[in-house]
Amino acid sequence: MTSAVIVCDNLVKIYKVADLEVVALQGLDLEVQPGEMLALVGVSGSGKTTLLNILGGLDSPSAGRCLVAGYDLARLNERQRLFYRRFVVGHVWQQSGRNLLPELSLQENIELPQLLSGVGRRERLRRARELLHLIGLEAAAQRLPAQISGGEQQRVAIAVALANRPQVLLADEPTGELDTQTAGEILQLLRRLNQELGLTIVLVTHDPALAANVDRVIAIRDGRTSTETVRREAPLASVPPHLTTASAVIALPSETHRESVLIDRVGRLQLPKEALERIPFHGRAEVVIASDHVELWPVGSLLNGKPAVGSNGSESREEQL
Ligand SMILES: Nc1ncnc2c1ncn2[C@@H]1O[C@H](COP(=O)(O)OP(=O)(O)OP(=O)(O)O)[C@@H](O)[C@H]1O
Repeated sequence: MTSAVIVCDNLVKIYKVADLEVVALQGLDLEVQPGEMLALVGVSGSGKTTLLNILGGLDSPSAGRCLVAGYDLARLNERQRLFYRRFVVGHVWQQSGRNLLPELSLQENIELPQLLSGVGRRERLRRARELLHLIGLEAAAQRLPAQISGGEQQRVAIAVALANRPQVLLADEPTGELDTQTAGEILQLLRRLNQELGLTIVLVTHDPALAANVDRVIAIRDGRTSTETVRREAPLASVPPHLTTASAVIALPSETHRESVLIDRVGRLQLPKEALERIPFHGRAEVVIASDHVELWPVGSLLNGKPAVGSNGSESREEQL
């Protein structure tokens, strides 16, 4: 039994548009541990929002498995899905207009998810005040969303998402429309919620500052998880040049972050884009399996299992002897 709060196993999502099929996720694997703060990065169209929508119960997988806090998202009936969306996950969107109702005060916005869940007035008020305090906006409780700044609106959106005490917070580009300083404040708030409440947070971002401050960054390429970057426990004084980070999406410094390529259960991996650009594989590779590592070489570059030409272009030792 895994202790992970999120498990995606060979997850597939196919959208059907008229006669066309768009494969948005093609066999994606992912595990997230309770209390982790994780960022999903990837170029436009790689499938990040699709994954977040499935995790949020807004969309269903076409195939594969997706478990969140023990809920099998491919098998929920309508009632269970509603419960899941109300109590198990919270969602924050990039556009504050999607998070908050403009005609309700900040306090009423935070009360609304509880009202829809049948929570009594006293408890709703108590929880709203608690959350307003947590986000530092107690004094603005009676204002309308239009009367506060974009950063403050995002803070309220986080409070709304947390109103029913979800186990997992999902955030799609939460700092996308904010300036650098305000984005930093949202990042600090998310970090605090993660550390103080033990909240599991999964966010989609293009913001390198945000990605640099989470526990783990997963790059999605063509609907599959391709690379994973984790923060090093202790910064290294110097990192060998051949270990420089290969992330094509958000280049986090190798002094503070360590990147790895993900290998799925059947051994498939996606090489980083840099490797494909630098080395002419042309779709195939020769594999050398050593006792403690595996090497991939372009077809034709090995002679008797050894490189025919050294990495600096010189002939190999065996050739020269
Ligand atoms: N409702 C939909 N109907 C049809 N195709 C869709 C739908 N939603 C997404 N797609 C397609 O699925 C693929 C993945 O889209 P998705 O929005 O998940 O990517 P993304 O990585 O979040 O992109 P972005 O960074 O631009 O938001 C794209 O090819 C997209 O066009």
